[in-house]
Amino acid sequence: MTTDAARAAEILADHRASIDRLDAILVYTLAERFKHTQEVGVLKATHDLPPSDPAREEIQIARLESLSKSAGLDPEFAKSFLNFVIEEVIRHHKKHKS
Ligand SMILES: C=C(O[C@@H]1C=C(C(=O)O)C=C[C@H]1O)C(=O)O
Repeated sequence: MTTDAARAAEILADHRASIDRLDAILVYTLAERFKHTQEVGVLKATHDLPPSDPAREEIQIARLESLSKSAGLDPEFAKSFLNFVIEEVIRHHKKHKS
């Protein structure tokens, strides 16, 4: 391997180590989020509240849009990611109800 190629391999390995650490943070963060939403699901089922709350979601989307802009993340991506997560949460809440 040339010195350049060896250096590139080193940089690639460093980036991948960071990516692996961040993926672990994402997984643990999501798991923590789902623990709270599961508790919310139990509360909603107990008190006969609807599984979804579109007004709350609207506030969250607006907040995430602003956070994404300051973080340098594509706000559209952040929005579809949050919607994807919320969809799963609501699916869980509906299960609590049945
Ligand atoms: C967790 C809740 O239930 C649903 C899921 C949400 C979420 O995952 O952030 C937000 C609103 C609700 O549609 C809630 O009402 O707070």
